[in-house]
Amino acid sequence: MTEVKLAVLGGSGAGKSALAVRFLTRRFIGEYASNAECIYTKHLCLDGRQIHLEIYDPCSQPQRGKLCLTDELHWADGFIVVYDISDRASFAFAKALLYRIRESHIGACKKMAESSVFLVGNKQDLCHMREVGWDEGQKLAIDNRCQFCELSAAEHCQEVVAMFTKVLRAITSNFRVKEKRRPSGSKSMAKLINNVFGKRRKSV
Ligand SMILES: Nc1nc2c(ncn2[C@@H]2O[C@H](COP(=O)(O)OP(=O)(O)OP(=O)(O)O)[C@@H](O)[C@H]2O)c(=O)[nH]1
Repeated sequence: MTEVKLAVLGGSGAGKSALAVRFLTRRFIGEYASNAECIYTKHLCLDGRQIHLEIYDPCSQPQRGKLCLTDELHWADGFIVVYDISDRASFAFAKALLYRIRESHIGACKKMAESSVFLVGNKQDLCHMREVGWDEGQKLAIDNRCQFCELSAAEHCQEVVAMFTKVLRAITSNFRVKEKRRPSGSKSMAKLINNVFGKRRKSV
């Protein structure tokens, strides 16, 4: 069983919970409690490999008053950074998040770290209220060497599943590279740090 930890980050109301729940249940639920962070867990099979997935969905970052991501950056194997295409402030927040993630990966194998970060422009169904162009999202992704797509958690079930699947594939293929490099039995610092943090868990 491979353990994968994925953090879904983004500004308040960007659609983090909607995306996670859409992937896990294939359903879109209109409203979610936004005052609590949680970790969803799910077992799934990807390319014949059994995966125990944990998805971290934080409460709204701005309410914390600062961009303090130290725990998340250590905990996660990969990141989905979400913004709302109809909200420019959420795009600026996504930009700051990507910068923090990139900063934290300095020293790690660059190519491996980059492939497990996905920038997502959510709420594509609201394109009549668009404040952030597709090309701006694409450019931000290129600048940060991460994957990019626009979609709608509300309307695009297949696209959401495909996006999560791509991130999971990138993460598991990074694991395979790391397994080859690292002597067996050694534990990563991230795993050790993870044992210290107790986050609320939900099974879906
Ligand atoms: N039109 C539209 N609304 C969406 C979409 N995704 C999410 N929403 C709505 O946007 C609002 C915020 O969605 P959440 O999933 O709670 O966003 P969040 O990023 O988890 O929000 P916080 O927990 O407050 O940080 C809710 O009213 C959702 O129904 C989408 O693709 N299209």
